Amino acid sequence: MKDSSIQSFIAGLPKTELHLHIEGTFEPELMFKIAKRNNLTIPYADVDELKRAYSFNNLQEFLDIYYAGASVLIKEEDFYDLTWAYLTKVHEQNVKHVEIFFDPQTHTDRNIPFEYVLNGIYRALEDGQEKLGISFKLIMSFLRHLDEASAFKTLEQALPYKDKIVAVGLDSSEVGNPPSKFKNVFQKALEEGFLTVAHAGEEGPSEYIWEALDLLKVTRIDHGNRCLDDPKLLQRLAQEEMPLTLCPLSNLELKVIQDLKEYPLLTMMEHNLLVTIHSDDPAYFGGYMNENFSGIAIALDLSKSQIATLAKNGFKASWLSDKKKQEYIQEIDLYLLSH
Ligand SMILES: Nc1ncnc2[nH]cnc12
Ligand SMILES: [Zn+2]
Repeated sequence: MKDSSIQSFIAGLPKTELHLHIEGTFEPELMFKIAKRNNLTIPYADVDELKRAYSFNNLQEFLDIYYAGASVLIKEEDFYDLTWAYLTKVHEQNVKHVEIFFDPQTHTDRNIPFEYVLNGIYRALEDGQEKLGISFKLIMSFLRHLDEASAFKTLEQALPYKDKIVAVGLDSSEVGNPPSKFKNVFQKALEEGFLTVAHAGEEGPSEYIWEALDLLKVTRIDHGNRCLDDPKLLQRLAQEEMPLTLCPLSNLELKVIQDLKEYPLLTMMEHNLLVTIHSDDPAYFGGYMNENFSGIAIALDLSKSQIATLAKNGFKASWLSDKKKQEYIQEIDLYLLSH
């Protein structure tokens, strides 16, 4: 199939984003604008110079720049503007539903009130639902390079907002910070009624995926690439229909893989894994949902039916109601028949 026809097929396909760090959507132009209005300087002369710094050899090199970029977010309106910019962008890409991460400790550790972060993001999500028709769920991530005591403090801050935050997640530097380090705070979050997800097997070993399943009781694994090292784990993930929220351009930019052509997506699909496609940190990795879908579809020469399956998997793996899931799955089936 011609690249242009794959791209236009993907553009019109209803999609859902389940692995997206809102601080990872911070485009350089907006970063300079917000830094200026907060009288803060960015240690780069201009947008182009900043973009040139976006070349990474591993996750940590990215995280260092990602946290530095987030440090210009100060006021509630900054978090609103960041989120609204993301929603308008993905509205153009036919994204119907988003379940996104935010990293409160990145901001509260800079003495930004938790409420500024939450209210700014949430107000934009509500506006996105009302004005753009994009439904949403919000996930609060614990930073795994910090200790569990800090995660407990963050969970405490979230308790009054259970109506706004549906789940907790685990992100940041993976190797050396196994899920087991956070089993108590996840246990408490589960008791408080939160769902749980976790980054596991991005750079960390497949043991981290086992721990996320058994100790954090996750309903999804974020990334999960290293599951392929462990046949027993593959079997379990398939049996349990445990979603893996894959991010091809992220894995490419962070050198988890060297070329999209070697992305093990087809192997995962052959093992009947419930794999989904997402953008992780699109401002840093060069693409949103459509670019992730078309990048992997072109590299692996996927058929329209395989692309449609990936989009349907996203809705299946979401926390939408069964009725809404079915509606989107039928919409995709009809779209496939007519394109
Ligand atoms: N890909 C990623 N892995 C871990 N932590 C992150 N925070 C933002 N993006 C991340
Ligand atoms: Zn991520």
